[in-house]
Amino acid sequence: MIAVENLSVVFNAGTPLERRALRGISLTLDNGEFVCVIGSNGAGKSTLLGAIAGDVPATSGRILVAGQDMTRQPAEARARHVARVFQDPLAGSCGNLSIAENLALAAGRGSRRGFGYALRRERAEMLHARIRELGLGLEDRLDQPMGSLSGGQRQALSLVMATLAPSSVLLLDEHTAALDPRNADFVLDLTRTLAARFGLTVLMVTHSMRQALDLGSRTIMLHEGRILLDVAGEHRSKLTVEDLIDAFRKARGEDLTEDRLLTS
Ligand SMILES: Nc1ncnc2c1ncn2[C@@H]1O[C@H](COP(=O)(O)OP(=O)(O)OP(=O)(O)O)[C@@H](O)[C@H]1O
Repeated sequence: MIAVENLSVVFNAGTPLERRALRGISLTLDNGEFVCVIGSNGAGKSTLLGAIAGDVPATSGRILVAGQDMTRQPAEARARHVARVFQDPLAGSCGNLSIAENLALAAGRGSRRGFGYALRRERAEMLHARIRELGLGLEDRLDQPMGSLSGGQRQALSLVMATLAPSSVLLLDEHTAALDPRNADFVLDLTRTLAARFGLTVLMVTHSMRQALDLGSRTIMLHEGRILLDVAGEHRSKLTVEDLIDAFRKARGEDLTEDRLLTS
């Protein structure tokens, strides 16, 4: 379970550039819950994920992961609990290392055991099987550099890597947004499959309202650093994209045609 309690993040506090990105967010994710997060540009979605991962310091409030207060812990200390896939396919892996080496590092994420352990035979066989399952033929290219893969292949591998070692929460920050529609669908299907297979707790940021209603079991809408909407169960199943647009328009009270939330 992860809990965010009254979390606020202020950038450049006390300067003319001060920006209150999160304004007292409280949120609990039960184990195995798959939550989609939508919101306007600058709503605070990436900041929320960054704060949970430890990349963005909390100004006030608390972040509890698996019962432990992680608010002041650096990102490295949270690595065992928090896995993350970014929008940029290049961000989650090392292009100069081979696919096998990237996988080995990911499998040992958050553990004190070294590279040698991670590359041991049975582990290598498990990794091989996980890659074969993707159906992309990458199991025959394990010695090639990660940088030689396409964006879609790399993002699919990033997702597999994020789910190799057990974690308390998987953070997905618009992880299909940089892909073409076919690759985006492939990675989304993979997301669904891996989440169901391993009972993952997922917090997924998306700009697609359709995805936000179709994927997972709960939808949260952020606006100007606050939670505007938090729906699950029957209420969510009856919601339409138009309902979300209405909620969003009411919050903004202005013309939204330029916002990426409405144009994607
Ligand atoms: N490192 C930073 N320094 C200063 N301000 C920041 C920083 N990161 C984010 N912000 C500001 O905080 C607010 C929230 O940004 P954030 O990136 O979390 O929004 P978002 O909902 O992910 O937006 P988008 O959908 O446009 O990516 C924005 O006003 C942004 O400009």
